[in-house]
Amino acid sequence: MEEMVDLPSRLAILPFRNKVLLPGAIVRIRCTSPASVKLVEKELWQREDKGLIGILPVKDSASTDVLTIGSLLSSGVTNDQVDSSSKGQIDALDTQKLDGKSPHESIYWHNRGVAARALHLSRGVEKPSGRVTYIVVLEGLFRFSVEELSVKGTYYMARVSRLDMTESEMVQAEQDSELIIISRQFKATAMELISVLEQKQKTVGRTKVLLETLPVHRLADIFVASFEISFEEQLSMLDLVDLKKRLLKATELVERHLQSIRVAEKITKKVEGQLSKSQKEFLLRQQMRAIKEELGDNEDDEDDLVALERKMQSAEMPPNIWKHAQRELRRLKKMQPQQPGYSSSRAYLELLADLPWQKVSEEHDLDIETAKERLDSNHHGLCKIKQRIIEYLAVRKLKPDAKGPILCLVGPPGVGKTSLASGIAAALDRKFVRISLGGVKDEADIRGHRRTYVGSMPGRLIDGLKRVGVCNPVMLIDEIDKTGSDVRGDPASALLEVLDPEQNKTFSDQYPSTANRAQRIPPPLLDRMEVIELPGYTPEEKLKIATDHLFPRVLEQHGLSSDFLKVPDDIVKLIIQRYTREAGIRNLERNLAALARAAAVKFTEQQHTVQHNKPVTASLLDTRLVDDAEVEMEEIPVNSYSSEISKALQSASTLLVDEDMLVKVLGPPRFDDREAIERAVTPGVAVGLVWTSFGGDVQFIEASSMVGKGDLHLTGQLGDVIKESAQIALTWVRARASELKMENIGNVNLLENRDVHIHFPAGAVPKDGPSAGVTLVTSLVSLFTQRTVRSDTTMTGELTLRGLVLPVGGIKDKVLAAHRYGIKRVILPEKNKKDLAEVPSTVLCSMEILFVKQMENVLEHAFEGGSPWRQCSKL
Ligand SMILES: Nc1ncnc2c1ncn2[C@@H]1O[C@H](COP(=O)(O)OP(=O)(O)OP(=O)(O)O)[C@@H](O)[C@H]1O
Repeated sequence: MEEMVDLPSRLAILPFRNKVLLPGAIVRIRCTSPASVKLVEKELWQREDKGLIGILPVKDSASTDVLTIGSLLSSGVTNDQVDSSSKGQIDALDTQKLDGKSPHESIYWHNRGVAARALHLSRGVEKPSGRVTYIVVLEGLFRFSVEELSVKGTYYMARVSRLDMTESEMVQAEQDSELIIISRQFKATAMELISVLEQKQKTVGRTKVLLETLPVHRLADIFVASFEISFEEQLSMLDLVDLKKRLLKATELVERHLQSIRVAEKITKKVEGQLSKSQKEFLLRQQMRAIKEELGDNEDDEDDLVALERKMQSAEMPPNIWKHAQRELRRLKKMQPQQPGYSSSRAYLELLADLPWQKVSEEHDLDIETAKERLDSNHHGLCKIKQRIIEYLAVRKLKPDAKGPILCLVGPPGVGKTSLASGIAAALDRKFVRISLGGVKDEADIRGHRRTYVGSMPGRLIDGLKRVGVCNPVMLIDEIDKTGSDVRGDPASALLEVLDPEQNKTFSDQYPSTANRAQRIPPPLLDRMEVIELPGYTPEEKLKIATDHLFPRVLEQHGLSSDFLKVPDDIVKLIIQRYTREAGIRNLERNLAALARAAAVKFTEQQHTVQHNKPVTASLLDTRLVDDAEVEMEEIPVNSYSSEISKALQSASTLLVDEDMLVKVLGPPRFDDREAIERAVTPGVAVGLVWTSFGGDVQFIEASSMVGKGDLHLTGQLGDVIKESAQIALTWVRARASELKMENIGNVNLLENRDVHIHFPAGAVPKDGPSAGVTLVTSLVSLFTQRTVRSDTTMTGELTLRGLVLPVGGIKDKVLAAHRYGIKRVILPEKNKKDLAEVPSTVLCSMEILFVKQMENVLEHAFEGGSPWRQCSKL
């Protein structure tokens, strides 16, 4: 305590550069310069009474209020809190002479200092130079002013006088009421600072104790010394001898420090709030990584990559792919998981590792006979395609490395294209994968996206290969005619590349594809494929397929057996005639499934009755049947019930489906043969045969006319070709009418003043193609002559302006469609005669086929009693 220590009149002076030691503060210094080492040695180390030394600030910038005693002599203190830049200056000072003239006019000594005592001293000898150094812990005691500065050997001595009051003077001064208020205010501010600091650091506890125990006159200095303030402020604190002023200044400084802490806190919070999500994520990940490192648990990512590498190795990629994959993996290893390209790069490598580069479906020795049997057992008819498959198998047997063909199965829905393709796979003992291209408009769906694209995915073909897990599957590219093209590229051209046998030979080798309409497939693509048409089935074929294939399958799916549910052939025929009018057999299968479901319900109810011996008041089946005229398409989960149902069936009698049950389950018949008769009763209606995406179909063409300017209006889903046909038909009718001098029939002027409206009902089905030409003319002639067309007659054929009837396609499908509608007479272009060879004789026998060359011949056959033209011209 300073009051115990008297201030000698002379003190050895240790200069502090740009730093102040305030009373009560403790500082640790390292002395290395000869002057300071000498001072410490003489004044502190060698003295037993542990004397005092004076700490005097020196300043290296001009400031009038602090420079009082002229120039210096030498200094030599390095302070561990003095920055290194000032060290060079101190060394320079060492070389100066104490002659009153300083070459460094900017160095000034302060005239007030603080007497200090050494709390701890340690001496060291530097090797190998042997230089002696001291580390001294000094405590500031009280202020003094310098009266005179002189040199003692290599260091300075000063004559000094005490400035601070003694302890007893202080106790007296503290009675002053103004001082009491000031010191209270200071303590309050200091306390506030402590509590703020307390939230940040736990070590403020000691300061708190000081605040409570130390006399107030010492607190001011100690507090100010404990936080960073400018040198100027330190000097002003040193200069304030008056206790009140000092306390006020200290209060101001503490207050300012408090404010600066608060502002800093506010800014930190604001900045934290502004950290973007990704920055936060980054920080959190860094922290997580650090934590994992601490736990020795940071090998997850690496483990993952090691696993990936192992997987890649076992994928047995071809050398060029392997090289590429290795390069990619090296790149991945250098990336951070949160880096943008990381996940896409990783997904790409995963895909490469997942692809079946070498895995194949094991092929057994090909036995043509067995393959034939397998094909026959799954599919009825379809001889052409089955024959083609057998041919392929035979070639393959002779030349195993023969290139696989690309077969394109074209036909209406439900004729068995997809199931046949899977049949090919079964016959070949290969795995089967189906890729549907319906609605694909983006080239990337075929080729795959660029890897750098966010959310990039492999193309559908590659994805299919990954799914199937072997590199030689039978791959079905379904609905190849349903791809479109837009700004995202042309999937067809990408497919072309894949399907070109020259380019794809290193790839999978079997590609059946399916389409409903070959016309919709771009010609270059079609050119690469071998098209096999699957026309619709005749009712006889349908019956056979239903009894041999569909019904047994349906029974099995519903847990039933043929002993319990029987559908006689007549009933199947009725289903075909009255409930389906399709080229394929999908609806037939659905209807059979509906019967099976109804039977299943009936039998479970019977069993219920038997078990509980309770009469079932309202049969579930009956309620269902009465309300439900429409066939329900939902699947009943059969597996869980199948055994129960089978047991029930054992005690039940066979359910024979009859017409009544048919109506109950499937509702009233949806189609009947009278449709054509009923619809063709008005003049202007003709029945034509057209081709739609559902195969051949019967179309009712309705024409009507009204006062106008001779314009043609067309409605129905019509393509450009059919629109042209309509225009040709109208032109031909008008031309012929004027030739026959029949411009005016009644009040109707055929050439002018009448607009004609032709409508193709069954609106939602898109129609195109020229085959409606002759039908359009027939409907127009019927309209203008007001004669009805024979309702038992239908026709097809393209028309020229001269009235020639040209052949059209899809004759088999069209004749079958007429047959489905129960139409007995069909007018066909003569040149289509040869196409009838494809139509089963059973169908042909039940129909009258009339061949024509000229439009007039059509009219002769289409109207009862011959062409109305003839009658008109006779008039
Ligand atoms: N000749 C046939 N013999 C046995 N079953 C057949 C025959 N033709 C079709 N089927 C059956 O008819 C159902 C429908 O066939 P599939 O799904 O193969 O038709 P698709 O021609 O591919 O139709 P889409 O063009 O709508 O894809 C299948 O259950 C199939 O087994």
